[in-house]
Amino acid sequence: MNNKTSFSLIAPAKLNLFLHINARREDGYHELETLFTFLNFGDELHFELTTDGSISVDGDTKDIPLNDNLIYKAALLLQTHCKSSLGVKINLIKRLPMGGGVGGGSSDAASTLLALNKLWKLALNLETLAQLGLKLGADVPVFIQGQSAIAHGIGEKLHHVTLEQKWYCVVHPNQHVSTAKIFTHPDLKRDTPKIIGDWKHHTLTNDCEPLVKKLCPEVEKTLQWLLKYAPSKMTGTGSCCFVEFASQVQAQDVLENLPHTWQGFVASSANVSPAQTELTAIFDQ
Ligand SMILES: C[C@@](CO)(OP(=O)(O)O)[C@H](O)COP(=O)(O)OP(=O)(O)OC[C@H]1O[C@@H](n2ccc(N)nc2=O)[C@H](O)[C@@H]1O
Ligand SMILES: Nc1ncnc2c1ncn2[C@@H]1O[C@H](COP(=O)(O)OP(=O)(O)O)[C@@H](O)[C@H]1O
Repeated sequence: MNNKTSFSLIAPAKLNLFLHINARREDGYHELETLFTFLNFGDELHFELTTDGSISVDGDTKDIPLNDNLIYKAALLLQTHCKSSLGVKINLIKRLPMGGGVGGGSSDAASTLLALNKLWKLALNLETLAQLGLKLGADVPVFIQGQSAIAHGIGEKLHHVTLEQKWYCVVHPNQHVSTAKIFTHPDLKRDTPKIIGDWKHHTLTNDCEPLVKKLCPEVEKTLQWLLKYAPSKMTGTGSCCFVEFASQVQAQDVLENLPHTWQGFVASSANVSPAQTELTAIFDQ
């Protein structure tokens, strides 16, 4: 049994390689089909056990009130669910743009649940953690399950897939896009038919892209600029856009030529979430 009382864990980014919206449900949530892959790049969280039950979050969290911070919400949810008397000091190094469609907040929440399950020796299985995570956001379960997947339902029904490893240059056009704003907009395309048969034989798009391009000309500019290098796509509800390559050198070349007004990063994809890989290395080896 590993008795670690402090350790660091990545909260990786995700990309939606396609995102189809099939319908709007009565409760306002949308039925969708989306392909998730993980990236070897993300936020970094440091956890330190406290025995007095206190939960604190420090570091790059100044813009987010504590009670709204998904890291704090995840820790509190787990502590309450398990009636644990233990606490934790969490420090965040933020690398993922907020409201960028790379899932930073959801990934922070998922890595917190995964880490505290170990730190507090709760021994909950991934299914239970994913169910808890869903209370925090539709994207949290995929980060808990930690395998590239096609998601159905509101994003919580996962069908694991194995993808070829690729390199991505991800560009943030310095715009914050609110997921809620896109999903409540009357012009959002919500009627893409469900995929029948093998998804690889279908035209795969991001249904949020036309609306976000209209609302946010900088996103349109970014997608156009990236087209010089490869077919460009937006992830999630934006605002980050990406291009895919077989090699790191090609992705790095795009990053080096990026206009100074935008930020970006290069990362390879991973079929298993780097959070799961790190957690196994810390606790099971
Ligand atoms: C659509 C995706 C694709 O990955 O967008 P990004 O947020 O990553 O850009 C996600 O599933 C988002 O997941 P997440 O960001 O966890 O969503 P939530 O916090 O649960 O919901 C944010 C807002 O989006 C709406 N929402 C979310 C998911 C969904 N299937 N249908 C929705 O209508 C909700 O009504 C809510 O107002
Ligand atoms: N730890 C966190 N990191 C990022 N965003 C957070 C966090 N906690 C709460 N949020 C809120 O969640 C919103 C969406 O965040 P994020 O997951 O980064 O975007 P997206 O879902 O577009 O990838 C942010 O605008 C912020 O208000």
